[in-house]
Amino acid sequence: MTAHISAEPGDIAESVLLPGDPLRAKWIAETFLTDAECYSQVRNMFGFTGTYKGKRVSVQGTGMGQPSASIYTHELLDVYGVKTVVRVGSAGAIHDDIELRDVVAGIGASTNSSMNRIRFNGVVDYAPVADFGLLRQAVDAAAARGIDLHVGQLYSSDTFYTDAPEVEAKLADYGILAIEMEAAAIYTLAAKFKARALALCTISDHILKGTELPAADRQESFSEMVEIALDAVTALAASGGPGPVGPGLSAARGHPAGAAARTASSPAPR
Ligand SMILES: O=P(O)(O)O[C@H]1O[C@H](CO)[C@@H](O)[C@H]1O
Ligand SMILES: O=c1cc[nH]c(=O)[nH]1
Repeated sequence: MTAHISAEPGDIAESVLLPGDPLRAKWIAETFLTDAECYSQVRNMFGFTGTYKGKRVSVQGTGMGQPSASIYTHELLDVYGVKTVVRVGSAGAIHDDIELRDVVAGIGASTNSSMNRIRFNGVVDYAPVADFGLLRQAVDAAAARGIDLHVGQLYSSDTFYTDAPEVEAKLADYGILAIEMEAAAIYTLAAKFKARALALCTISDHILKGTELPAADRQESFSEMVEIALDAVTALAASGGPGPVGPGLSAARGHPAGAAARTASSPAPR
């Protein structure tokens, strides 16, 4: 039991879906998981564990914004032994080729949050990125279902209502696909705890086109995204994961000898 999750050790699966909305967590558990049981209702931030295609999976609400999402992600990774997290969120599109209800996978997440500036003593602009192996499973899962998954950068903003639309316009010019509020923190914490993370978002608002879905749809209609997430985590588990290091990660992280050689004889390129 932690300050914010009332589960006992073992109640939570190694793979966890993370919607911001706790009622989306309930809908996912009731709609997609078999024998789902609620393990926590602290602050009404529901968490459930059940099975999907025979594999244990949990789903935990995170609330809105990086401080709230960081609390749940930290406790899951640090205390409950969670190895894989997939955010299943909503987002606002800032790209002309993306439509309402499309699904975006965040290969990375830029942010205006101060959380990583605080974490790295104000001297590093850390680049939070998705786990490559998990992203690859999501891309394959979407293709197998005939879903057009957009892969690109998200922007994790500390504001939902911005006073600086020109910043969002510039981010669009620099290739950001959509705006949400949690992915950067989740990616950073997964790196810290040697876990895998991916953020999938369904487009609920189109910021350029001025269109939006009703609130009820954000809570209970994002089936394609949830199915991609569940297929990805179960495929990863079946392929030998979840593990701390994804395929394609650097020699320095995957092979200690490589890291030592680089340190001893040739400084890392800057
Ligand atoms: O629908 P969720 O997952 O909460 O995600 C998005 O919706 C909330 C804002 O309405 C923020 O949390 C944002 O990231
Ligand atoms: O525009 C949007 C839609 C969902 N979530 C956000 O953070 N922004």
